[in-house]
Amino acid sequence: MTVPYEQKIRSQTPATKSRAIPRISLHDYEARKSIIQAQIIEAAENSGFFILVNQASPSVSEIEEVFDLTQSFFALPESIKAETSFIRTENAGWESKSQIRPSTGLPDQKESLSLQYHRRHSGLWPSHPALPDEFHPKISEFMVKSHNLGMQILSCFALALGFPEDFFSKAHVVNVDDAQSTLRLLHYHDITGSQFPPSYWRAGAHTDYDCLTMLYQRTGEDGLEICPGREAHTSFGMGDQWTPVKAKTGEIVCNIGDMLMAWSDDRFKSLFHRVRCPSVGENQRSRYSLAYFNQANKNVEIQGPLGKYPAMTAHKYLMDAIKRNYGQLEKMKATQNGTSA
Ligand SMILES: O=C(O)CCC(=O)C(=O)O
Ligand SMILES: [Fe+2]
Repeated sequence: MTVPYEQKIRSQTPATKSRAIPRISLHDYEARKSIIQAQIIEAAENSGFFILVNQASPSVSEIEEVFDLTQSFFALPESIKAETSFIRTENAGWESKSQIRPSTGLPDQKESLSLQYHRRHSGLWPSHPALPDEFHPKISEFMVKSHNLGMQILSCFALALGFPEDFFSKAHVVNVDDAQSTLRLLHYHDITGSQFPPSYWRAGAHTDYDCLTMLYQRTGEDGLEICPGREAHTSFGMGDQWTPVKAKTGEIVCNIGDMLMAWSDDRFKSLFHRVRCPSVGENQRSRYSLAYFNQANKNVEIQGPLGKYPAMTAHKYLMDAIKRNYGQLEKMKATQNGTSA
């Protein structure tokens, strides 16, 4: 059942439903390419979320290394982290408990650092001497490996849509000025002993604005939940039952973002997802995750093969998506105050 967004926000039902999330092994990719491609396309059409396992790159030890570096960044004093504070117009830098989701109207209980590959030598990346020497080279290398894998996945979608195989690679060039792909390092604070009211989330329900998100998690640090039931990339309809996704080190949880949903004329589904605050009695220690957002370059034109939506640049797409989402927040606040927006 699809429930209007405004009602959904109010009820914040804790109901969960176990659903099978497709698990796709990338083992022996070249020899098994056509099988893997078919599995990925089917997962994007029917599920929106899927889990990649057995990828050659990035390896489990490379992922673990990046988690260690992530922990060392977030362990720095706030005054040092604030030297590269978040700049909204650039989608770059560090923020703490400041991202307010339209679905909750409350700040996410997390801190994050957003980085773009082409800015690795700029002041938008932290460079304090207290950071490990490997921070820059290892994180940059990890971004390249995530990007390359992302392009492999996007090539399956290109073929399914009738575009050339390298169509999305040409749209996602990460070492030029108008690149938008972003790695977000995430730290959900240790909340041991605290019981948050049900309206508080580590990350409130949202969809991603990019083409393809690749999420790395660590075993034992659960909390991600997904919700099927969205028919159009512009809608706020979501189902009413959430499915937890178990975290496992080395696996990559992939989800379609709104940009690819639009680019595929709504064929590939971008779903709402959220991260819950664990209750007393559960693991309430810190949770870390790494989200790599494959997002087309600003000047790329987006239009699906069926032309369901007018063509627009990836930059305008993003600006419109932000306006739509935050307009939703204003509408919700006005409804709560008994006025109409
Ligand atoms: O940390 C997670 O599990 C999810 C993060 C997420 O959905 C996001 O940053 O968009
Ligand atoms: Fe997300």
